[in-house]
Amino acid sequence: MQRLPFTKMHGLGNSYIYINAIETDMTGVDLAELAQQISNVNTGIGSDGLILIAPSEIADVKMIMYNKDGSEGKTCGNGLRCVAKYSYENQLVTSKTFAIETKAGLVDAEVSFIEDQVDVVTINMGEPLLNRSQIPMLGKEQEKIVNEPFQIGDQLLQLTAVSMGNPHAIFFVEDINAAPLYELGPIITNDSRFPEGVNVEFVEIVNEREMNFRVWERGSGVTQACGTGACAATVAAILNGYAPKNGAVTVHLDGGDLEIRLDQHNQVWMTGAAEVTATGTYQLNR
Ligand SMILES: N[C@@H](CCC[C@H](N)C(=O)O)C(=O)O
Repeated sequence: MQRLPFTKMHGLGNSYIYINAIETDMTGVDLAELAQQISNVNTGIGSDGLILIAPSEIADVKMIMYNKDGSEGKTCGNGLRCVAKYSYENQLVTSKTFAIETKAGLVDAEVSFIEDQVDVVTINMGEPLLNRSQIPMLGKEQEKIVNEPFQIGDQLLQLTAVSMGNPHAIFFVEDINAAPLYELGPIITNDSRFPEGVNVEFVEIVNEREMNFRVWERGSGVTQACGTGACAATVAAILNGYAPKNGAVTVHLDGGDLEIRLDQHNQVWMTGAAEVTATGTYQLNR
């Protein structure tokens, strides 16, 4: 029976089980299966998925992430902030700024402190991808998807799609509390127009610097927060003229706030909290 040391962490309530795969031998472990087991709140630990902090040949550390259903995600904003905090506090890195490899590419992280504890983490999430083929979404490859009619059953919505290394379908609504999250989230996430599935976000504009946000995540369902989703929603708001191109926007998620900024080099910056919930050992059932 293998015992896996773990740390449970969350970014605004979006929780993952983190395994330090630099120090723990994960050879032969079926990660998709482990993600499903460990995420189960009754028979596992309970989380939105699994994240490994692994050695990298091109960055300081590598993040490998799996959703609750065992599907692999290419990146994860809340996960990146937690990986950064864990890496710094466990001396996997020694500098306050360092690079993290993801399946969607490299990102730069910076940790900030209150006394000697990491308080918030800022990540340069890179450039948003807007062409249909980059989302990916079926249709004319080079076209952007901005406020495009999107029929789903008998409802006609207006879609803006953005990839932050993973796909996001953003729908602006008048009232976030009336958004059809549970009704349409599970349908749109598997819609065949998105060949790799999609994360589904409903967004209410409060003013040009603030928005309310709820998400149905691909592979995990409703979560308290989605970092890449908050970045994608900010870009979508700029594309639709709801937010200015410069300066920071505060995104209010169910689990708390993120500050998102698009800079003049078209890079999206995300700043927010990362917290440790528990540490322990997980008994691997194989
Ligand atoms: N919670 C995330 C995104 C996790 C991956 C996503 N469900 C996908 O499959 O693309 C975040 O904070 O960005």
